[in-house]
Amino acid sequence: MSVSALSMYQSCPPGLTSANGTACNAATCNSTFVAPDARVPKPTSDRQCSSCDAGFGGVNCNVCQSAGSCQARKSSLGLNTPNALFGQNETLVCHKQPSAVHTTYIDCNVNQLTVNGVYPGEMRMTLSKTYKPDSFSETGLASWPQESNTALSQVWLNGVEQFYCQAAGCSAKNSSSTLSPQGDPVLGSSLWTCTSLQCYCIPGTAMCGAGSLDLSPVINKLNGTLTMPCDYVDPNNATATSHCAFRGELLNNFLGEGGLPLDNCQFGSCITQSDLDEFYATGAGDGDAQGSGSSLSKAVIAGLVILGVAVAALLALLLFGFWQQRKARRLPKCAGQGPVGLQWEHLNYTVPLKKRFGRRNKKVDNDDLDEALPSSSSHEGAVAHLDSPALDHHDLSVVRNSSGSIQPGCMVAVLGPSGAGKTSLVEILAGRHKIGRISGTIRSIEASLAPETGHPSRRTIDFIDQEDALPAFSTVREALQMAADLSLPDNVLRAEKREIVDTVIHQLGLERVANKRIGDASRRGLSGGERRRVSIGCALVSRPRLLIADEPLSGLDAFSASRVISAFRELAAGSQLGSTTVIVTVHQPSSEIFYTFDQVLLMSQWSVIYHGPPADSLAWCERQGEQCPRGHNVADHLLKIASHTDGSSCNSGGEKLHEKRSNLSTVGSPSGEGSNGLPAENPAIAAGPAWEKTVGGSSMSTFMTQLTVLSRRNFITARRDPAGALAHILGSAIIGLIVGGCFYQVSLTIAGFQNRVGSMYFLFILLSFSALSAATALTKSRSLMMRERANSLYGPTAWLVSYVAYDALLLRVIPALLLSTIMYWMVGMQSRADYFFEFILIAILFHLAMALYNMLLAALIEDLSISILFAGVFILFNIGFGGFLLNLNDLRGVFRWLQWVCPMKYALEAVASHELEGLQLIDQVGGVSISASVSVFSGNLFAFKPDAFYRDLLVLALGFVVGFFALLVGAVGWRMRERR
Ligand SMILES: Nc1ncnc2c1ncn2[C@@H]1O[C@H](COP(=O)(O)OP(=O)(O)OP(=O)(O)O)[C@@H](O)[C@H]1O
Repeated sequence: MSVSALSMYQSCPPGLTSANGTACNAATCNSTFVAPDARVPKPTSDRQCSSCDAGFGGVNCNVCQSAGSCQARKSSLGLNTPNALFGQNETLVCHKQPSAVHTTYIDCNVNQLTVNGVYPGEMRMTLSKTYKPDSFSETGLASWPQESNTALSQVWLNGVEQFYCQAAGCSAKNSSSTLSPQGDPVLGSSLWTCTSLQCYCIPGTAMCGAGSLDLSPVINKLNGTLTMPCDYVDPNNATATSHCAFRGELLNNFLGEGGLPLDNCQFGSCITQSDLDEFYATGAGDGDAQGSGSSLSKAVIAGLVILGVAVAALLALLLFGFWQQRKARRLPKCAGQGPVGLQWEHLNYTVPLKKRFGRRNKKVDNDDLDEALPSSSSHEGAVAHLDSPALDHHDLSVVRNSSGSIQPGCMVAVLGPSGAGKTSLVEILAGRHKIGRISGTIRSIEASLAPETGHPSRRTIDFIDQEDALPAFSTVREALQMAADLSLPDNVLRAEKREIVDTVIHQLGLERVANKRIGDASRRGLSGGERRRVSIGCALVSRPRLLIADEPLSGLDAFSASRVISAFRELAAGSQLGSTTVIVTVHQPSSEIFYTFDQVLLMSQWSVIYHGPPADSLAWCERQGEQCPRGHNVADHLLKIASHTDGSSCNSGGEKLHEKRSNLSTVGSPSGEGSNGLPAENPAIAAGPAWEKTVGGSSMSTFMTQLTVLSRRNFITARRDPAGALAHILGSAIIGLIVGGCFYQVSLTIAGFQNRVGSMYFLFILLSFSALSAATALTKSRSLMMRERANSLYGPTAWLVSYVAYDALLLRVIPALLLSTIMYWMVGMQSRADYFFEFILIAILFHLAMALYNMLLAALIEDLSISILFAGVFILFNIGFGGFLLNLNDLRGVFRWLQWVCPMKYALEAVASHELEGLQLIDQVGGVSISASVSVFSGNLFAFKPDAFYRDLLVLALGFVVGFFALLVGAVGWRMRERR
């Protein structure tokens, strides 16, 4: 007798015997009570047993048929006689469900279109599942050296065994999903899962060599995990049959995710009534109660872990923020900080007129200047030490060798004709980032030595720009309140801030428009003059130690202008927060306004030609031989002189004028100063190592305050201008319905497969295009952010976090959620809750990744048209390398690598791994019915890995979303700062 190839077939299991030199390969017509040696083989000429033992059925007669058949058989065999071995009360019953209390036998019809087509005839599979061995002494059932938790199976074609399999390490769990077609009573199923599957193809049989297709290479290689789901049968229906499946990894690759589908299954096992009662009472037996809780999929766990880490990080950030805010609110108020004056020496500013190839337009900061330009050295000497600050014919000198000083608490006007260099000078003094080259030194002059409290109580400098940049959707009061919240320290109470805002509104005469929206060029709100006053108000509420205002009076009527000047005067005079040094550039001040200033600084053609009190200016005019006619506005006369000295007059008498300038620039030091312009009376001089850094330093408010204020403003904007959010949300719902309609309920044909794949592809392309709005939205908010950041109202991180949170929630998460949900159900994707939620998660992550990429572009590139161009190229790259258009397996060299930086590849692979899983196509090709598993060819078609969902999710979340966000933080910090 030949020995079986599988260890569990050494001694024949019930229903099998050895005949004709084969090992356990012959079916018997005996019941499970007959020992292997006594079994009679079915004649090979018969397709099936002409008669099984009474009460038993199936290919090899080991499936009991009715409740009493086991006991009847036992009695007929005389096993019921009371003796030492058999208990009197042990009645055997037939358990007709797939769950194994001891060993259960199953007999099914194999129903697989392709297999049945290739091997015509009656194909059946017999299976036995053993939870624990039967005890012969209790039941009289034949025993064999079977092991607990094992499974055996045989496949029969026309009554001839073709191949058989064994598996060990089996466990069972109940499941609510069934294999039966819809409409059948749903009773759930028993899922039997085993490890170490082994199969053996019997040589010479139709399936293993003798037929048209030899399956031996496949069958002999079957290994790994075996899963056998079987539906429970309706206990009220004696003739009911059910469905099962035989699934293994290799088998599924060959036949599709459904494995070998089995129908018309009957189950039967003889067990004692007491075992059955115990089984139903305790759920013992094959462990139907075991593992009834479904485990979470890896992807859900991964998503939860990522979400958990993100939420924990966010919470930690928030907690730290709250703690910092609380600490800042409790700090004692520091009242001792007085105004800050300025002293500057040999200040030069040049801008390149032409970009020089291969030479960076390096900005020389004051660190360099201090090293290269000791304050005692002459201007010419200094130039020689600097990184080419010297003028060449490509440079335009905008500020020339300017020196001067402004005492703390003074109110100074910078006068001069248009183009004289006023803006450039005050911007440099205010520490704004300039694109040209600056040389010279700037020092701050402290009015008093403030007691060291460890924290600043007032911001050093505030700068009012020549052009207004205000939040269009905020009201005047909201804008001022926001400026107060951000520019005053957290330890100033909210009520105090409100009081300051009210005072400023009153000072600037803005009561009438206090609750009016500011508006912008496309949505008119305030008039130009009103907007100007709001800009001034935003600076006034912060009560800085030095206020520099560039053309604050332009566009104002005389009355409004004098109101603004009075407000500046009040600021300079001081409040309980201390007084302020005010520097203002003005074009044509009225006489009244002119004399309000403590000092006037007159500029002509990029140099300061007069610096002194307004009252001394008349005498100075006389000294220049340009006496001011009686009744004339002195300011106008000064401007006339300044205008004469530039342009043509300069050309005609350049030498003389230069001499004049040299003399004039030291004229008129304010009282208390020495002739060198330095303060005479021991004020502290803080030598600023880098002026820009000193004055453009950190914000006064804490990160949490900045975040709250900015988020509130975003929320107000979204409420008052809902068009953007509505367009995204409604748009995605409508597009979802249209696309869902086009791909409605895809079928399982080849065309349906094309549509299923197409719908996924379409979804991600739609999301890519929808993410373009991230670039335009960021570009729109760019100028206001850069202006406010330059004024140190907040840091780039607070702005970015509030901006991304607003954009992500309203414009990415909700639309992606809507679009993918509508499409998922309309297209008819897998109706599994875990797959649905994972699909949505991938859609949201992809949308976020694309949006962050577009924001990154907009942050790096100021020109929107260029950002959109690059965004479009990236979409094209995604479409190409996503995996549906180009076959990624066929790409060569470096192009093959590109797929790893393509977010759409990961998104498509992740959703396809679920949506194509177990998909069995049934169609007609040239009149021939075909049935094919998508998994057989999807790997070749798309180069997608079927089990890559977990990896794809992590790459999308951590690589692209977190990665792009990190790059965006860097890009905003580096690129979204003002440079003039
Ligand atoms: N970055 C720059 N590139 C080219 N030219 C510049 C640059 N900055 C300033 N200038 C030039 O320097 C000169 C002085 O400019 P600035 O804006 O300082 O003058 P202004 O006195 O403030 O004029 P206005 O009163 O008209 O505002 C102008 O001719 C201006 O065109």
